Amino acid sequence: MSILLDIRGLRVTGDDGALVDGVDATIASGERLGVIGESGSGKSLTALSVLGLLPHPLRAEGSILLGDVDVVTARQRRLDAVRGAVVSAVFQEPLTALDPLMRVGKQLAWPLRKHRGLRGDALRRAVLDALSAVQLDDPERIARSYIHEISGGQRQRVALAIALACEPRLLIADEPTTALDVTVQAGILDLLDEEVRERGMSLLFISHDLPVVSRIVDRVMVMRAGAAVETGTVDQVLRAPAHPYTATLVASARGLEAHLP
Ligand SMILES: Nc1ncnc2c1ncn2[C@@H]1O[C@H](COP(=O)(O)OP(=O)(O)OP(=O)(O)O)[C@@H](O)[C@H]1O
Repeated sequence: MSILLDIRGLRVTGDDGALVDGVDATIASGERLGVIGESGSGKSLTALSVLGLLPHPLRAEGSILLGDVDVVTARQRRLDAVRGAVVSAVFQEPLTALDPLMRVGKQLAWPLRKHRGLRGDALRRAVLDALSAVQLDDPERIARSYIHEISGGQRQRVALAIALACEPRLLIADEPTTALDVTVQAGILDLLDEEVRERGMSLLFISHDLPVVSRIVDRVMVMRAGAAVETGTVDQVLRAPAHPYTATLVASARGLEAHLP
C-alpha cells in the first residue's frame, strides 16, 4: 500500500513553547488512523497542521508529506490546491464550520465549482447528488435552507457532504460526533464509515472517546501532553496497551461498559 500521509517529527510551537512535540505517523491509501487522548493533548493542533491551518502565531516544524507536498513548507497556492482535492475535514461543531448567511446549496456548490469545474445544470445536479449521498431526505429543501433551519445531525451531514464534494483522498474528522446526541451520533458514524469505505478514502479520526474510535479505525495513535505515546492496531492497543496512560484509557472505557446493562 502506498503512503498517503507521512508526519515526521511534528512540533507545533506558540509564543510560550511547544504545544505538540514528537508526533510521527503514517496513513496508507485507504487506511484509517484514530487519534485519541485527553483534552489539550494536541489532537486538534496535529489535525490543523496537516491541513496547513494552524492559527497565528502557532507554527509547525518537522515534515508533513501529503502525497508529494510537504504541508509545513508549501506555499499558499500549493496548499489551496491540496485542501479540498487531497485532504478535507469535518469538525466538532458544524455551526462554526458552515456559513449562517448562505443557503446550504450555495455552500456546497462552491467547492464543486472550484475543484470539479461544474457549472449550470450539472452543478445543480451535483449539489443534490452530494446531499443525497449523505442520506439527507428531500435534498431540494435542504439545498434551499439556511443552517439555522436544519437540525444538528443534518448540519453535520451537510458539512460531510461539503468535505466529500471534491473527492479528497484523506478525510480528517475531528470529534465529528461529540456535539450530537447519542442516537444521531451513531447515524453519523455509520455514514462516515460507509462513505470512507465506498470511496476508498483514508481517514484520520480524532476523538477523546476510545469506544467510538475503535469502532471506526484500523490503527490508533494515543496522544498525551503534546506527544504520541503509543501507536498500534486497535486490537493491540485494547488487548495489550504498552503505555500506562493507554492502559488507564482502556480500563476506564471497560469500566464504563461493565456498568451498562
Ligand atoms: N491558538 C492557540 N494558541 C495557543 N495555545 C493553543 C492554541 N490552540 C490550542 N492551544 C493549546 O495547545 C494544546 C493542545 O490543544 P489541542 O486543541 O490540540 O488539544 P486537543 O487534544 O484537540 O483537545 P480537545 O479534545 O479539548 O479539543 C492545549 O494546551 C491548548 O490549550
